[in-house]
Amino acid sequence: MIASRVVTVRSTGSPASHSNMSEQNNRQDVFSKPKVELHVHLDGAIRLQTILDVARRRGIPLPADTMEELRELIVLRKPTTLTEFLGKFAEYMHVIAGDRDAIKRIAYEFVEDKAKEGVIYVEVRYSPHFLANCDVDPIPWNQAEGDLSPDEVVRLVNEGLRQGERAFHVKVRSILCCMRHMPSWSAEVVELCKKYRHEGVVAIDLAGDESLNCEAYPGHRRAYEEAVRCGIHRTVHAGEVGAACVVKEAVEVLKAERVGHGYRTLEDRVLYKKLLAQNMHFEVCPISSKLTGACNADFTKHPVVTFRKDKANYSLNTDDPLIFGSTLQLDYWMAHEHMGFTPEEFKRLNISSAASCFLPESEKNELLGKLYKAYGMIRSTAF
Ligand SMILES: O=c1[nH]cnc2c1ncn2[C@@H]1O[C@H](CO)[C@@H](O)[C@H]1O
Repeated sequence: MIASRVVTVRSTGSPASHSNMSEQNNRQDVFSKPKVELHVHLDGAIRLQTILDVARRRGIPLPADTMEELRELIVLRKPTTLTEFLGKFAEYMHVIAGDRDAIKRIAYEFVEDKAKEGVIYVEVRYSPHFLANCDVDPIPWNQAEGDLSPDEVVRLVNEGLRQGERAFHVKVRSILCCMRHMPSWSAEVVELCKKYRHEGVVAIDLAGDESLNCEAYPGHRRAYEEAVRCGIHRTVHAGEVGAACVVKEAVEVLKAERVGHGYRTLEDRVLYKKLLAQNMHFEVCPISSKLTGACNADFTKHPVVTFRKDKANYSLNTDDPLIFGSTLQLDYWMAHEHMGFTPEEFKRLNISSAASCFLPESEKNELLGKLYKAYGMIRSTAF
């Protein structure tokens, strides 16, 4: 059941990070209807308590003993840079990576958290290599070599998500990430997408620091070519902090069907017009874009305001709620409070999100039908 009453929005992270205290007390769930989320990182959506529990169980020392101390360490309070933001993962990934129970647990808990946010369909992404401790070079997060491969990571996440789906009645699919700085992993990422396409993996992504290099390495390009060849769906982080040329490459070379963030597309009017005409989907993450320094901290100047004006195809997403101390309701609240988003626009963008999701057509239609019904809208059908 989706709660239909107005409830106060509680952020999991720093209470003062996004606005002043009076705003905080007035935050409400501005759109308590079923939602679709297309851009959220599993490893950026872990519960603080889970990191503490797993660290204790595994005897891994952390510089924090309590939730408050850990929050202090992990949650961003002020806008920073994408590079610095990405450094936050190093505070806790060594706790979860390489541990079978922890990986299943974060996947399961993720679904529960989404259910509480009123999400009925979510596509969650992660790098299988970042959670492994064998058959991965280099072994990430200074872990000792173990026996958990990227392939088994995908199976464990699939299991946790499936159990979560059954327990919390949320439909969940996953996207496997290539990492910008690790082109040597990408061939295996696309192979894993192919191998697990019937077990919930729907697409490939390219994440990481696009400010380091503008052009995708050949390893990524080959992986995306293989994805196209095999009918694996494609999204790419582009134009978040990288220039419009990164978006152009994502769409024209990597054949991305959706763009992760894509804010800087607006700097190339020709490209923007072309993408509008193609109905390209932009996976917008408002709070993220402020705290990574991708966008002006003044939300009234946010690119999504232009996207809305132009009736572009976009979604609203959390990206990494652990690190941003946020929830999906908080992103909606920001859009409502600081950018004037109305319930009608929220309905419209969720319908665009569902129409741009990576489910097969019949399941996509079923999802759209659920939204139309929940929003009290009549679905127009082609004659
Ligand atoms: O906003 C983002 N931009 C680019 N990369 C990101 C962002 N959020 C997370 N990741 C990267 O994606 C990896 C797999 O989930 C994360 O470990 C992080 O390095």
